[in-house]
Amino acid sequence: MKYDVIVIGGGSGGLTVASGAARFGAKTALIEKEAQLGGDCLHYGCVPSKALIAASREVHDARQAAKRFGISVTGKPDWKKVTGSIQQAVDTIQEHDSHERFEREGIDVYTGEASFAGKNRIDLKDGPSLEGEKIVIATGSSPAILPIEGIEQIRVLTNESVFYTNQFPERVVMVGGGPIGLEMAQALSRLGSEVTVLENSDHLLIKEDREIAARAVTSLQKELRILTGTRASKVYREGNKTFVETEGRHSENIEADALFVAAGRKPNTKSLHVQRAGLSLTKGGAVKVNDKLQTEVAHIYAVGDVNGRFPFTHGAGEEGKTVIANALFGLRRKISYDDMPWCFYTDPEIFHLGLTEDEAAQETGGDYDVYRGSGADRMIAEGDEDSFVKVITKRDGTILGAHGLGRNASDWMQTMVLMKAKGHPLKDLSSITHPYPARTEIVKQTSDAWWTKKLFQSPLTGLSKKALKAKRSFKTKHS
Ligand SMILES: Cc1cc2nc3c(=O)[nH]c(=O)nc-3n(C[C@H](O)[C@H](O)[C@H](O)COP(=O)(O)OP(=O)(O)OC[C@H]3O[C@@H](n4cnc5c(N)ncnc54)[C@H](O)[C@@H]3O)c2cc1C
Ligand SMILES: NC(=O)c1ccc[n+]([C@@H]2O[C@H](COP(=O)([O-])OP(=O)(O)OC[C@H]3O[C@@H](n4cnc5c(N)ncnc54)[C@H](O)[C@@H]3O)[C@@H](O)[C@H]2O)c1
Repeated sequence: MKYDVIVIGGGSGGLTVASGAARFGAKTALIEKEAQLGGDCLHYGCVPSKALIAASREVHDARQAAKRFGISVTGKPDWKKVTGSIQQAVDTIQEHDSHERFEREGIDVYTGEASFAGKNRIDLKDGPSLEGEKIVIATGSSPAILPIEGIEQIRVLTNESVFYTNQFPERVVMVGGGPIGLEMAQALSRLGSEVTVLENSDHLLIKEDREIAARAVTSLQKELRILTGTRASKVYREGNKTFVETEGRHSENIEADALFVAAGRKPNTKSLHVQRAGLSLTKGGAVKVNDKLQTEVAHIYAVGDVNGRFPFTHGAGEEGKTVIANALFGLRRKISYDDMPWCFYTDPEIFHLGLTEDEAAQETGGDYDVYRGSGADRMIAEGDEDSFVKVITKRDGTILGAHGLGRNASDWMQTMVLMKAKGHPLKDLSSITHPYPARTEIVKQTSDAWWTKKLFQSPLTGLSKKALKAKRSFKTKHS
């Protein structure tokens, strides 16, 4: 069969490309090795993790509320019910990502593992061979499993198994303090697991603004035991007990019944045989692409986790749109991640957009301003007092970066994406009415800080102060 476009991988990136290409009239094939479409995000990533986080937050809130209001809450949550709520969320969204939906859009959907047989030819394992004028690789990534001595002696969990396991892990050593590690460690801990997080680096959240990271870590440490500068070196058994030995800053023997590996990702390129199409991979195994998301072979593109650039679902989606423009219409559109936020769904949530203060300092040579917001009335009323906003601007108020911390920060910080992407200076937000006491008030407060700073620096303010002082002393003398 001959196609205008062949898409390999039916996850966030691949589905965007396939759907867009078919809607623009391209004869499109979509190949997915699993029985169901949706990829990591739907089955092993965003959706099940957010459902688990939601369940754990409800349990946590119930306990906190009980403590505050003098009610007693006892017992452990029923893990079967928790995984049931995860499955329900996945199943509901699966309907939207069904084979039928994409077939209705005119796409030929194939189930099977794809590999390159040449620059324009894709073979399906135990299936047909397809020819494509344009080929898009969207095969995602998988958890990197570490060579820890004795690892076979312990139950190993990853994002691929945790949401579907029948047995609740009572004592977990989490290897990796990245977004997966922290989101999952907090959720499991809130559901009653005893969790220790091991992080190889000396600091957590190293890509975040330092001030935000420090505040987030302080909050998370209230609930979690986190050992930085520490790795798992060995797993061993003593009688019927299993221990994880650690090395680095903390040498400990931690009794555990599961080792959760969240130590980074490896792009899914092993079975693709990309060399048969003349492509090479980066050291980390990602498919090399340029800013137009083209590989070394101009008609082959790569989007999503497999190119190792911006490993988020919305990143894969935006890359997919860029590829549709370039592959179908011959445009030379370059992808830019400057206005793409990311969020980590710990409690408090972390929102990240654009430059951190350190990056801004380097980029501007120190010629920047910082505005902060905290203590909005609604957050105080709801006991969410960790909430914090930090905006970094050029001297004229152009937004370079915006960072937020707090419950639901992924929602109430979104205005900043519009402001930055459309080039509005921070002060513009101040002239828009925010309903009191919506949580977005904290963002408005931050923009009000721009005016406060300008007013205090203004020569008019100085003159006004002097004039009022003179008036007051004149009145005192003559009264
Ligand atoms: C626990 C966890 C939580 C996450 N939470 C978030 C979040 O909250 N927000 C966010 O933005 N991102 C989140 N992510 C990241 C997000 O899931 C990924 O960035 C996103 O899924 C990448 O999309 P993709 O299309 O590149 O790959 P995928 O969605 O993984 O799709 C790739 C598809 O290709 C298929 N495939 C692989 N090889 C072949 C082959 N040879 N032939 C045929 N098919 C093949 C796979 O089966 C898979 O279905 C999370 C990830 C994890 C692991
Ligand atoms: N909310 C979200 O958007 C969200 C949530 C989860 C995951 N994700 C995506 O998934 C990707 C992968 O997440 P991740 O957390 O697996 O990877 P990551 O690479 O971001 O973090 C892995 C962490 O493990 C540490 N580590 C590596 N080897 C170690 C070892 N031997 N011992 C102890 N620590 C070790 C690393 O220093 C790092 O901090 C992220 O980049 C992100 O894009 C997104």
